[in-house]
Amino acid sequence: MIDMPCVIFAGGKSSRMGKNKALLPFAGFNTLAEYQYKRLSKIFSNVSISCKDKSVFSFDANFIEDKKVSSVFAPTLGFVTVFDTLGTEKIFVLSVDTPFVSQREIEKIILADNAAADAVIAKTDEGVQPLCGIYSKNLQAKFLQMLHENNHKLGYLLKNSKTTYVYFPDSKPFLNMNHPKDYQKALKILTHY
Ligand SMILES: Nc1nc2c(ncn2[C@@H]2O[C@H](COP(=O)(O)OP(=O)(O)OP(=O)(O)O)[C@@H](O)[C@H]2O)c(=O)[nH]1
Ligand SMILES: [Mg+2]
Repeated sequence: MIDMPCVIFAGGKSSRMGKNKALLPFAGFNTLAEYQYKRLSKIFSNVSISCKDKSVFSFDANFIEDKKVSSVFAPTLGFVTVFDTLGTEKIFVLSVDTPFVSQREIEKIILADNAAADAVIAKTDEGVQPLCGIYSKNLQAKFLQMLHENNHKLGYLLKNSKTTYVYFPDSKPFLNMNHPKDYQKALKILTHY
C-alpha cells in the first residue's frame, strides 16, 4: 500500500458532460466516484474525495468539501481545502473522470517523486495531465494566490514551479471523460477488459 494520501477530485460542474460525471454508473458500481474510491483504496491506505457537497454521494468515504468562501468551480479551491484539511506534505491527486489510470502508472509517478520537486506530474504526447500526480503543500501559497487572482490554470502553475514530469508513451490510460462520447468510449473499453 502507498502511504501518501490519495485525493480524488470530483467537485466540478461537468458542464460538457451535461450531468454530474462523478455520479455516472461505472463498471458495476452505482457511480464512477464509488468505483474510483474502491479501486484506489486497494492501492493507497488513505483515500479522500474532494467535492462540493458530499450529500450527492450515497456511499461512505472520506469526503472533503470545498470551503464555502468562494463560488469558484476549479480544482484550485479543492487543493486549498485539501491541504488545509489533511495537513500532509504531499498528496497524490487523480481526477474522478480518469478510471483507467492503473497501479502501474501510479507507481511510476510515485517512484519519480523526489525531494527537489513540488509536483510530479504525468505527461503524454497529448500533453500534461495536471490531475494525475503528486502535489506538495509547498504550493499552497501559489494556490491561494491563484484563487485570489481568479487564475485557475494548473498548467501555468506547474510551468512556474519545481515540477518533475513523468512521460508515458501510451496515452490510453489517461482517457478523460469530458463529453458524453468519452463516457461511451470508456464503457466500450470496459467490455473488452
Ligand atoms: N473539488 C473540486 N473539484 C473540481 C472543481 N472543479 C473541477 N473539479 C474536478 O477537477 C477535475 C477536472 O475538471 P474537468 O475535467 O474540467 O471537470 P469539470 O470541471 O467537472 O467539467 P467541465 O465543467 O466540463 O469543465 C474533475 O474531476 C472535476 O470534478 C471544484 O471546484 N472543486
Ligand atoms: Mg472543468
